[in-house]
Amino acid sequence: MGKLVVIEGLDGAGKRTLAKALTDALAVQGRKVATGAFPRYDDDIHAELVRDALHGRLGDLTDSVHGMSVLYALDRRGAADRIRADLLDYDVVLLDRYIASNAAYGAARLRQHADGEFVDWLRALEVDRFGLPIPDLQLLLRVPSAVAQSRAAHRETSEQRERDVYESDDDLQSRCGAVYDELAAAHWLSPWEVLDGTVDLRMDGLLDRYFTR
Ligand SMILES: Nc1ncnc2c1ncn2[C@@H]1O[C@H](COP(=O)(O)OP(=O)(O)O)[C@@H](O)[C@H]1O
Ligand SMILES: Cc1cn([C@H]2C[C@H](O)[C@@H](COP(=O)(O)OP(=O)(O)O)O2)c(=O)[nH]c1=O
Repeated sequence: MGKLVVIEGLDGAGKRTLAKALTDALAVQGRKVATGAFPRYDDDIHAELVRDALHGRLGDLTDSVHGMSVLYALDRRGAADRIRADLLDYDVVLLDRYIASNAAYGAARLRQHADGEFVDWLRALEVDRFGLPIPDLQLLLRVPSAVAQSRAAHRETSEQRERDVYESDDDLQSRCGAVYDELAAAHWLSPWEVLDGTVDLRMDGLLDRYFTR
């Protein structure tokens, strides 16, 4: 049975970059790795609607924190069988964002904390009701929100990738960073490891701790 490892963090924290580095390092060790990312914008109708909402094309739907969270959760629900099958076939299933993204962004939007009502509601929805697999390990790629924002802004120019309504809300990003810290400290759902995203990350220590031969 493979391990389900998820990468969490703010927009622009460097999750995609870390996922690639970790995948390469695991492959060098000879491990079979399946990768994925949420939202699955091009593969799932709920994720497609999320993108429309985040770019202001679905009217006041974006205003509803619970409505948006349900769309993100339905995208994951549609992927659950695939994740379970991949866990049988691969050593590691590595996902860029998972359930905790919904917890962190939703709680931050509602100005709640990790021990608040929203996070409990979300857990009941995604874990108890939708039956999504629980991660074996959640990696929080931690960077100050100002760093994440400047990386996201730089990417907006260099990759011509327009920031969405969450990405361009600096206050939301900074509250979200605080909720992520709380989720990690509480080992919400399962164990968390906090990685400092402002330094060059060394993969070998991480691999030794969690992926020993
Ligand atoms: N450790 C790092 N130091 C400096 N820049 C980085 C680092 N990691 C990623 N970046 C850059 O920051 C931007 C956002 O990284 P990305 O991996 O796409 O973030 P995310 O997936 O978390 O949104 C990209 O332009 C990337 O090249
Ligand atoms: C997966 C997920 C993302 N989000 C938020 C985080 C981001 O601000 C936004 C978009 O996800 P993101 O990973 O940033 O996609 P992309 O970089 O391709 O635009 O959605 C949630 O609120 N809940 C979730 O379950």
